[in-house]
Amino acid sequence: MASSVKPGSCAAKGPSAPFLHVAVGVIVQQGQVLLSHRAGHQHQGNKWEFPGGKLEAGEPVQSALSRELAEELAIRIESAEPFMQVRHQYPEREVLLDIWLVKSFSGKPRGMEGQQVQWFAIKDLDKLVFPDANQPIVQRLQSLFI
Ligand SMILES: Nc1nc2c([nH]c(=O)n2[C@@H]2O[C@H](COP(=O)(O)OP(=O)(O)OP(=O)(O)O)[C@@H](O)[C@H]2O)c(=O)[nH]1
Ligand SMILES: [Mg+2]
Repeated sequence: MASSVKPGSCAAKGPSAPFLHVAVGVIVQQGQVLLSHRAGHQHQGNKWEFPGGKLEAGEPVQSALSRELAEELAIRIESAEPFMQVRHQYPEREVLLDIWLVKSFSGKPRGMEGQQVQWFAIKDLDKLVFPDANQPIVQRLQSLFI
């Protein structure tokens, strides 16, 4: 069967290798970035992540970004711009991280799903444990903001 996977769809590459398009928010303020801690039972659990989540079928990426940050952090994005995309193959799934720089937002971020949420200095990010896919994001942030 021909496999054509469009970003934004949740089409499966095969029964054991789902493809996920994920909207991710990099929220930077005064040399710091806001991270959430992934729960142990989640994929890539017990690691720090940039808040975000999977696109729903047919959902534009910016809508997904706004929805996920509202659901996870109770904030409302006022301005965001595309930052980078990272495609990464985990053994059990493939992800396309669609990463946006969130330049302004309203509300005070808090962990709406019980997760720990914390600001970290960008210069210290390489000391934290992230999902493997996040390495290029950390490198780019450190090259731009330190
Ligand atoms: N949010 C987020 N997901 C990431 C990052 N890096 C990374 O590999 N992922 C992967 O992207 C996938 C989807 O993210 P997610 O678990 O946040 O999705 P979601 O909010 O819709 O979660 P849900 O399934 O509990 O509703 C996961 O496989 C996760 O491991 C990251 O920095 N932030
Ligand atoms: Mg999420």
